[in-house]
Amino acid sequence: MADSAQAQKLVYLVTGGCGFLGEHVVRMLLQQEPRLRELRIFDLHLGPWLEELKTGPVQVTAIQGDVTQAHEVAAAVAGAHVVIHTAGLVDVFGKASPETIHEVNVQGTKNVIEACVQTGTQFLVYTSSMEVVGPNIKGHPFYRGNEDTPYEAVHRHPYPSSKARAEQLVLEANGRKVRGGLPLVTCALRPTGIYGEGHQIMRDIYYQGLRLGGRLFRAIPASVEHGRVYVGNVAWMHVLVARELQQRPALMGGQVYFCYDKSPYKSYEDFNMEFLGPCGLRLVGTRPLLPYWLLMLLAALNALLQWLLRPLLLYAPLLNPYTLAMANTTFTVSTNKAQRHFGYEPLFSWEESRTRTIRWMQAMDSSAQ
Ligand SMILES: NC(=O)C1=CN([C@@H]2O[C@H](COP(=O)(O)OP(=O)(O)OC[C@H]3O[C@@H](n4cnc5c(N)ncnc54)[C@H](O)[C@@H]3O)[C@@H](O)[C@H]2O)C=CC1
Ligand SMILES: C[C@H](CCCC(C)(C)O)[C@H]1CC[C@H]2[C@@H]3[C@H](O)CC4=CC(=O)CC[C@]4(C)[C@H]3CC[C@]12C
Repeated sequence: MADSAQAQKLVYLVTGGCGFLGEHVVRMLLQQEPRLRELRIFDLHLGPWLEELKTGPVQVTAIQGDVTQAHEVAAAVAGAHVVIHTAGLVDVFGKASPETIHEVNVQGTKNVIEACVQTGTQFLVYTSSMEVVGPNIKGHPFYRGNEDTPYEAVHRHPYPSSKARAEQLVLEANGRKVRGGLPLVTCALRPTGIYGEGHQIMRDIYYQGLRLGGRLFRAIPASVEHGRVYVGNVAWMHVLVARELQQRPALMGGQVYFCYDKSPYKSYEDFNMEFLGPCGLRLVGTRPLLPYWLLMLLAALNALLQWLLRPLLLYAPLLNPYTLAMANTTFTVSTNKAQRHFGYEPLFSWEESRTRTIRWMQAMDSSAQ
């Protein structure tokens, strides 16, 4: 609990606060951070749900803005004690150009760092990604690794490259003097594949299954493990890290933490079936129905079609060479670093995470009918 001197004194800023993860971080802060006085939510697109938050005891300030615009970021950061930077362009489907991805993820992060330095904000939490580590372009497995596991991180795709560069900038900024002379304290959280209420890709896969008559066809061997973590636990980690960074700057400053919980180790498709199954979908096949070389060919064909059609329309299917490689390479984490450094324990059990996600999908299903 808050000590009385600090009760309701703090101003937090969440960039990307209207995104899938950002909304959960915002709601979690309002529930779990008693020292909050003002919560600023900065996003390119503000959600209508923000209105309902404005009636509570914490001042909620919605700021429509663009992280690529340094002056907009600086204005939002000025006077904040803590910045949680979740805004990012999450695109592995070729919807945005590599330049735009770089601009938002790298330049946007530079702008956030500079704004902290110029305005005197001392604590910065960055939402990084497992993708800054891997899977790498060689398809090496990362089997239940931790933050210190050696791994050859080599990226070519714009999204992981941009996240890796942005993470590096955030960590290098740790210790810089901010306005007023105090040191900036930064750290980065690396979620694996996030799931839960509001997950757009899960929604897309669900509707794809409905279009296929309630069936999905196994494409990836069940033995390939893909790390997943519940959005509520990722949000909780952000809240805890932001709080504890202020108490233990020497230990936590400049550190990276994988986001983890008790979600089971499974293949991407088998894991999704934990939610899609109770919504009436079936995964056909105990082994992949198509040989891998044929899937690769289809993925390459999709990439070619995307390129050919680009002047006319945006063709961005789920299957492309990059997403196939991601889904087909084992990448799972097993670590307790967050528990050791700042006492993190998942707030939601696997059963609760699963139930909440299923409930959300079923509500989505009935509202679609
Ligand atoms: N979804 C996942 O599985 C994972 C996501 N992440 C990271 O978590 C963060 C949040 O991701 P999601 O919530 O999944 O994505 P999202 O797309 O739902 O949320 C991103 C938010 O950032 C905002 N945004 C984008 N460009 C902006 C700009 N130029 N200025 C201001 N706001 C902007 C968007 O409007 C959106 O509300 C990202 O940094 C992403 O890299 C990390 C690991 C896994
Ligand atoms: C869309 C992919 C599944 C396609 C299945 C196929 C090939 C049979 O059609 C998803 C597989 C792995 C996902 C990524 C992974 O969970 C890690 C991520 C981390 C992030 O920071 C952002 C999201 C993502 C890249 C995630 C995106 C979807 C997959 C590629």
